[in-house]
Amino acid sequence: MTTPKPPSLADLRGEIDRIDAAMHDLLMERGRIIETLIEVKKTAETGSAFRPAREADVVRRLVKNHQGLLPVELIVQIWRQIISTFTYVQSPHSVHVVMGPEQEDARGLARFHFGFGVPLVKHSSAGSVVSAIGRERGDLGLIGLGAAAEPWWEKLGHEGQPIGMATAPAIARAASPRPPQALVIGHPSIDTAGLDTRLVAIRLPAPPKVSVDAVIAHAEKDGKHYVLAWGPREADEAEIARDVASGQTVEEARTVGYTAKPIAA
Ligand SMILES: C=C(O[C@@H]1C=C(C(=O)O)C=C[C@H]1O)C(=O)O
Repeated sequence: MTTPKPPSLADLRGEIDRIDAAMHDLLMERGRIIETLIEVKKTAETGSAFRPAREADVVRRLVKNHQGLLPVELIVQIWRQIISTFTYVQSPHSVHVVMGPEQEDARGLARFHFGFGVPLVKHSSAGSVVSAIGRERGDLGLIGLGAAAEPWWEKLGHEGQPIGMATAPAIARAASPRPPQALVIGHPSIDTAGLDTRLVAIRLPAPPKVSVDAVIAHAEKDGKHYVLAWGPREADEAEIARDVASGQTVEEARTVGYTAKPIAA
């Protein structure tokens, strides 16, 4: 009996070529579906093709099925690139980002989340990004979370103003969910049905308990304390604020958007 000969390098490269061609064919086929979807979806009515709940579902399913030596972050990165570019071709738009010496990671995060097919517009403050999205209803904004110089999220959710609709990165690899690094904001006419998490702007007379998982951004201004918090969509604002306030009176708690819970791999 002869032992089977191991495949040659040329054989293996032939297999890789076959797979690459099949992947390319499938991407082109996805593109043809999008061409038909443009007509069905009537994007022109809202001015944006961005559907954050659908995007989160697509990525969550891929992460769930992923196996093998390829890091799952790469799968997320590839699909974020594909999805963002297919969103862009349906309805061209820009992503407004705060970029300065203190936000050196902002460009990398924006490219990880939106890919390279979407133009970035640089801003020097979060307030300026919020104003830009209020004017340009098809555009999206990306603003860093955590300790903030100003409570920019207080501007969200008012008549005609943007709301939160996603967080970035889409995947947080950690044992417990880490706070997301940035919030994606968009025009309130964009469909946010199906997003499972509520974003709440909270105003307090004294410092909040910032260590709780519900706090994703916080700032102090003129002696008042401001928090951007998140919790289950089915919970009301007061319930989400209660965790953060740790016993003090909540002066205001207002819903300023929704998001999908980041995927924890
Ligand atoms: C294709 C769609 O449009 C956009 C692109 C998506 C994609 O490429 O999978 C998903 C959601 C939308 O942001 C859609 O609405 O299904």
